[in-house]
Amino acid sequence: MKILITGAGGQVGKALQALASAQGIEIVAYDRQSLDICDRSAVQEKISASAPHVVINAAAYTAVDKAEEEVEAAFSVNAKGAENLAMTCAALDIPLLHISTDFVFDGKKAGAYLEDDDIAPLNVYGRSKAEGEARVAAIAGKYIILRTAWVFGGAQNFVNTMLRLAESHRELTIVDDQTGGPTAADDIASVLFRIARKATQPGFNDWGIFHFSGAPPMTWFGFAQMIFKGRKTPVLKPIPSDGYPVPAERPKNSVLDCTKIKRVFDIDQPDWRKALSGILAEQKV
Ligand SMILES: NC(=O)C1=CN([C@@H]2O[C@H](COP(=O)(O)OP(=O)(O)OC[C@H]3O[C@@H](n4cnc5c(N)ncnc54)[C@H](OP(=O)(O)O)[C@@H]3O)[C@@H](O)[C@H]2O)C=CC1
Ligand SMILES: Cc1cn([C@H]2C[C@H](O)[C@@H](COP(=O)(O)OP(=O)(O)O[C@H]3O[C@@H](C)C(=O)[C@@H](O)[C@H]3O)O2)c(=O)[nH]c1=O
Repeated sequence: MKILITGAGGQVGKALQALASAQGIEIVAYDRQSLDICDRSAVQEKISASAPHVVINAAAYTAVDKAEEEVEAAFSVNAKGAENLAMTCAALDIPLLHISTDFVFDGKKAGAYLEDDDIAPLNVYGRSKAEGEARVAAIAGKYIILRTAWVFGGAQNFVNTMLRLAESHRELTIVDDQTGGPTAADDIASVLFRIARKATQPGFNDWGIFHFSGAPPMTWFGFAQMIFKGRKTPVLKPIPSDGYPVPAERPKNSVLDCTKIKRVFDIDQPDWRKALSGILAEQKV
């Protein structure tokens, strides 16, 4: 099986490349410099030339706060870029695995979010991802939209931010009223390859949206406590969201119900704390 990957320079993109090499999967990986997904003719050219069995879109505009000002840039990548991939994949009859986010929800639901719950994004990033989902669903034909959350395991994420801030702060204040499922990029990569294998089997017809995130649900404060477990500093202080003013509002409830992906693909929710300890051990923290 040959898989074409976009956004290869990002957290999930890098994890996909590492896992492909470990599992002996043939990939053609493009980072932003080698394939800008906003360039429709480049997308057509690269996908046609390599004729992959599956395309995985790991490219995205992910700067949540910056997106409030850079609306056009966010929509250009997350909506138009996704549309470009969907159009080419549809024309060539190639399944498209597209990644989306918990931030398409407003977080006001009492329980975990199901795939067909109404979306109502609170910020520009969430709206641009929601638009990307809509275009993929309308155009791609054979598509999987994998909604995930709170990704860590690459260069830029909450874990690295916390470790960096701990170098210069004895105390950190962390929001304790937003709950979600932290998810390791390696676990997302593994799930995407499992889906790719099943989706290319004859007769597969379970296209659609799937939720996948780590367990157990946790607040950002709880996540920070796990990052610094066993350390005396920094001292962590729980605060409400309005105690940490940022340009983009985040959903209070980001918990994704992951029973559909278990039922259809037999994929379990991984314990994110396991991946976190592995990452911290590697960094000798
Ligand atoms: N990070 C998170 O917490 C979460 C992420 N997701 C989703 O998961 C997916 C992967 O995210 P993640 O790996 O964390 O994100 P990253 O920001 O780590 O990676 C995204 C990559 O896409 C690249 N990119 C940006 N614009 C383009 C473009 N026009 N053409 C091609 N590549 C481009 C970026 O390049 P450059 O760095 O040069 O801009 C970057 O390398 C995304 O769809 C994201 O929305 C979902 C839930 C949570
Ligand atoms: C750095 C910092 C953040 N926070 C809060 C702000 C925010 O509510 C929360 C997380 O902040 P971050 O900016 O690291 O993460 P954020 O950009 O909100 O992460 C999101 O990224 C996008 C791409 C997604 O799709 C989401 O699933 C989610 O992972 O922690 C604190 O309370 N104290 C701090 O010192």
